[in-house]
Amino acid sequence: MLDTIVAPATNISTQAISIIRLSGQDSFKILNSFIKKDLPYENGTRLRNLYDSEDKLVDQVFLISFVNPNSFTGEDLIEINCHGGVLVTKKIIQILISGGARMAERGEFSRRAYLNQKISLIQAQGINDLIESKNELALKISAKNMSGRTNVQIEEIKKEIIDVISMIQTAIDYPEYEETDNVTPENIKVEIVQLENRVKNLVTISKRASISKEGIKTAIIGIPNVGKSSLLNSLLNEDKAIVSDIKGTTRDVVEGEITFDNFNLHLLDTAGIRKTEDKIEKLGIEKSIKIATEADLVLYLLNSEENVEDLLDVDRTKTIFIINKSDKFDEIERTKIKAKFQDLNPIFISALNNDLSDLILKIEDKFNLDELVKSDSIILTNTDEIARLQIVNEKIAIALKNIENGFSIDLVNIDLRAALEELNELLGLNEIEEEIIDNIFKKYCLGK
Ligand SMILES: Nc1nc2c(ncn2[C@@H]2O[C@H](COP(=O)(O)OP(=O)(O)OP(=O)(O)O)[C@@H](O)[C@H]2O)c(=O)[nH]1
Ligand SMILES: [Mg+2]
Repeated sequence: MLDTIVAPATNISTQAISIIRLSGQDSFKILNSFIKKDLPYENGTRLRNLYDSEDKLVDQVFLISFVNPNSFTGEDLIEINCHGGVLVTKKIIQILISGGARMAERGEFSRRAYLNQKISLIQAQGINDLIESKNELALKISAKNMSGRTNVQIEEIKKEIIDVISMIQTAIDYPEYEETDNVTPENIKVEIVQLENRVKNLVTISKRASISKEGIKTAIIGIPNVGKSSLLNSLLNEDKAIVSDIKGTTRDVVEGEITFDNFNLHLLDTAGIRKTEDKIEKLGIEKSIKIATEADLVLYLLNSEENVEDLLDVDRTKTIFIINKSDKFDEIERTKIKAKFQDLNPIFISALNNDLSDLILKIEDKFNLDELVKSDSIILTNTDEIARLQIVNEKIAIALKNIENGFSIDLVNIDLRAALEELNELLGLNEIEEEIIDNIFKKYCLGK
């Protein structure tokens, strides 16, 4: 049997009320040893005085009891609402530990809920994400995942795979049955195409959304003195990086985080890139180039005097070229600069004057996730989950290719089974055989 665990369900701080949760088979027994009148073994609410082991009154507490399996963890669980001082809360936790409970590990309540099949893995992840959501889209997705809706749709995909597998399996095992007459490679292909589209869409949409959770890794690069640190400061609205007119001011990366409605930028201000003999500056420059390569978005600041041929070779699809210090140019100069860099379609800003509106618009446009926010599609944001779903997608694609190439249907089934196994991993299940067998008999009524 698992230990009885205890933990604060709220931050321990000075507030009106703190909630402590106690979960496990001894919850009632442990709590009852610190109150005068036993808490009845039933779902309900009670007010009680709580005493320490020396019979000194600690606090008047409001208790909410849940008898297994009707609780979040699926175990006997008691929520203790006490007065919200730091000392009182800690004291009550200590008392419960002295009575036989132990401090819960991180996430242990959710883990137990999962072990007792109260929530799925995706829901558990959703709970975590919800707590850590940084922007609206992330909040919406995690709320959906927590509610279990995502699971329902994954279950549907799973059901479709099982249907196709059963269809093929029945045709192989019972060729004499009439029901299997319509199991032609053509029919199977139609089913698999539908399946593949569904999974592929989910992978694509999830990948796009996952950046909303992780934050878009954004490198600010350019030659020294072009105003990279000034741009970082202006975006963050604080003097985070040192700005000076000395070239090579920034030697190491300075980071910052900025939140838009539906996504976050994780900004990395880098050392200016130029030829130098200074060892430390050289190291900084190497790092700048590496960061630009790994970034999801590059803000490449240009000096109007620069030669286009001297620019760093960056992936243009993820780069926004920017002419800073636009406060220095009149209209004629602007037109000239535009012509000079026309292939790069640069945006004009002035970090000094906090004039960044065109850049902000461009970024919002690039990462417009509005349709995702409005869409009803389910979305996975956990990288492991997306990776698994991608494997499901690949297996289905192989099955499709095999059937198109005229391979026998039992070969096709091997990859579909592999896809199913992966999907079960995603759902935290693993009893394929039985499910397929169940489905065959349910659907086809073989042998009655
Ligand atoms: N006029 C004008 N000056 C600016 C602007 N942005 C930055 N500067 C000035 O340009 C100089 C260099 O700015 P930084 O932000 O330190 O440049 P950097 O690219 O980070 O330079 P390194 O760290 O050396 O690579 C400073 O004197 C800034 O005040 C701007 O929009 N307009
Ligand atoms: Mg700098």
